[in-house]
Amino acid sequence: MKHKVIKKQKSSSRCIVCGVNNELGMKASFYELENNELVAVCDTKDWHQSYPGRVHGGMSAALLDETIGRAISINDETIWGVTVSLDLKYKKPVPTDTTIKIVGRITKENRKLFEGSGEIILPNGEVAVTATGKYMKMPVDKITNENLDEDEWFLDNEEIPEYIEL
Ligand SMILES: CCCCC/C=C\C/C=C\C/C=C\C/C=C\CCCC(=O)SCCNC(=O)CCNC(=O)[C@H](O)C(C)(C)COP(=O)(O)OP(=O)(O)OC[C@H]1O[C@@H](n2cnc3c(N)ncnc32)[C@H](O)[C@@H]1OP(=O)(O)O
Repeated sequence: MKHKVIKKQKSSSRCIVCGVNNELGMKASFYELENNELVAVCDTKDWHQSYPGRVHGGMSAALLDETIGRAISINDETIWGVTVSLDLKYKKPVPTDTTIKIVGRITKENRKLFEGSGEIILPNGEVAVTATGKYMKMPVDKITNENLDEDEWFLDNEEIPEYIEL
């Protein structure tokens, strides 16, 4: 099904998942959809492997963690979270050298915590990994000493797709 993209989220400089200057990272781009879900798109690389040809389960976990964690900011960019728990089910191998999509959504939220779910979708539409996560809301200046400035957190110049097929 085709989903309209409402907005692209900002990227970071050095994050292992979204850091545009992290040469070994996943370089994932995050798009907010009209249905309040967040989709990450990334190309898995040979150096993301565990067994040859297969993406490391920890990389899949990182992708799902960040996609669910970022979904909270769809409605409020000022909310940041740290992961308190993450539960994963690895159903099919995620191949290297492949474009994958990661979908995340918020399922529960209160003043202190939020919870969400997500999945990694392979090019043929199959769900490879599912996750649920719980996060504690925290002001960004309590998470890191870095400043939220243009060097660390910015919108890149990549073209934004009008629709994403899921
Ligand atoms: C400035 C530049 C930045 C630019 C950005 C750059 C890169 C970022 C890229 C993208 C960012 C965007 C979004 C990403 C979102 C997520 C992605 C990844 C996030 C991570 O990769 S992040 C790393 C892993 N993660 C941690 O590093 C957490 C380590 N951990 C701790 O830091 C503490 O553990 C903490 C603070 C969580 C709690 O510590 P604490 O001392 O405050 O906790 P305390 O025990 O006092 O609990 C207080 C109240 O929370 C309740 N509570 C606690 N835990 C609970 C649980 N599990 N379930 C249910 N309730 C729970 C208690 O029951 C109590 O409730 P009550 O007050 O009602 O009694």
